[in-house]
Amino acid sequence: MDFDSFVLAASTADLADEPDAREHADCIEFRMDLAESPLEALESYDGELPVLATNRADWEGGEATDDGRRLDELERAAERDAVGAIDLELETMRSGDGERVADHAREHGADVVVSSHDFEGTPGMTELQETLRAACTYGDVGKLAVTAQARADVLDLLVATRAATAEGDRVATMAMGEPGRHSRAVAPLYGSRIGYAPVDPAEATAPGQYDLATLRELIETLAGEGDSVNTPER
Ligand SMILES: O=C1C[C@@](O)(C(=O)O)C[C@@H](O)[C@@H]1O
Repeated sequence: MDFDSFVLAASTADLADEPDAREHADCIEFRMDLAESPLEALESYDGELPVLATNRADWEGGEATDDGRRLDELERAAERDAVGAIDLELETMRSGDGERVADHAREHGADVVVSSHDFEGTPGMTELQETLRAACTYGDVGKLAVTAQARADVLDLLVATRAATAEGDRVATMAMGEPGRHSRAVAPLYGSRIGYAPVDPAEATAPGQYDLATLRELIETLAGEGDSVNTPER
């Protein structure tokens, strides 16, 4: 998947949503942990959008309870041509369990997004930067989702996003929760490479998400005509 410029991912547990996502999304984030038979669904997938496969562990906000099984499933998923990238948690990489999955994915031409989530709050600047840096050492993109308790929590996240991007790291950032909602539209202007939005707002995969069409429009409006959202130096 090409993460050199911004990628808008339509998050879903149902790949049958793809035709509805096509107009606004660049890829489908398939939340395998929320799906009934994820590997079968991938096998019969014939959509146009590439898939970013996520099989989120219950200890990181997802619903997959068996770590061995979910990583095996991710490995199988990465073998499919339609899968352009997989998501692995920073903790999974740090524990050593994720390495074989990441290697296998890359052998099959899939990129690796290494992600970290804070469901309680927004860490201070040093920790934000350290987490992003660590995620980028393992992943083609280092992703950090924090929770904003107040709107101003987003400020540090934006600074960290811009700093990482200026250093040449590819990062994706967002602040979950209502006070952090605007980060989803603004962070791409400071270098964030991936945005997540549900096709159907009733099926949000994280607190504070905009629906897909709204997020696309907000980002394009803010970036302005002829501008790329990934030119944070502007
Ligand atoms: O990690 C992320 C980011 C996310 O949590 C968000 O806040 O948009 C949504 C998840 O589906 C995705 O896997």
